[in-house]
Amino acid sequence: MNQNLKLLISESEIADIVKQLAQQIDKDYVNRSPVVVGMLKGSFIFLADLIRQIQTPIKNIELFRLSSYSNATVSSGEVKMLMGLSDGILSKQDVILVEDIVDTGLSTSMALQLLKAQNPASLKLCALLDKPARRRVSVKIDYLGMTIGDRFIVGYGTDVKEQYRQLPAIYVLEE
Ligand SMILES: O=P(O)(O)OC[C@H]1O[C@H](OP(=O)(O)OP(=O)(O)O)[C@H](O)[C@@H]1O
Ligand code: HPA
Ligand SMILES: [Mg+2]
Repeated sequence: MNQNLKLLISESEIADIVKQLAQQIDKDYVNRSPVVVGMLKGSFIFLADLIRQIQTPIKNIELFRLSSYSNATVSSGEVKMLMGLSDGILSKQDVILVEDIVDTGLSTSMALQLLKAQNPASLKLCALLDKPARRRVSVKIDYLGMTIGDRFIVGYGTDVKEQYRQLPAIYVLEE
């Protein structure tokens, strides 16, 4: 397959967005110490950068993994749990879920449901990217980096067939 990558969001633009998101979070979590939950694999680079910009003391960082895009650029519609969270770890905590991208919304809404079941004191969503064109279930994004058009993107943690996660910027995949 001949795949071309076209730059969409540069490294420095990403850094600015991440800083702004961290500032918003700092403003909202004065005197609170949130638990940050990252959705693997896609959010791992964003999560690592975001937590290093957040000044508010973070109480805990948890990771879990769902998957719906096994090998495709279109959601399978079926979200699988590949790695869960320990029972009760979010109970009574101020939780921030960190996502790389909200596309159909299926992964994020399932993730939010799973986190809510642990009875957190509060639950917010921070997403680097929002692709509203393909939304199938509505998702409220409390901290949003950027809205993008109906294009499949890769880089900065996001992949196609597990490739390109290592790219430091975000690219549109043109086939
Ligand atoms: O809104 P949706 O249509 O559900 O798509 C968004 C989700 O899809 C991707 O994960 P993926 O299932 O590809 O797993 P990955 O993070 O391991 O790449 C991405 O990282 C989001 O978690
Ligand atoms: O545009 C995308 N790129 C990579 N992974 C994704 N998962 C949902 N949408 C995307
Ligand atoms: Mg993926």
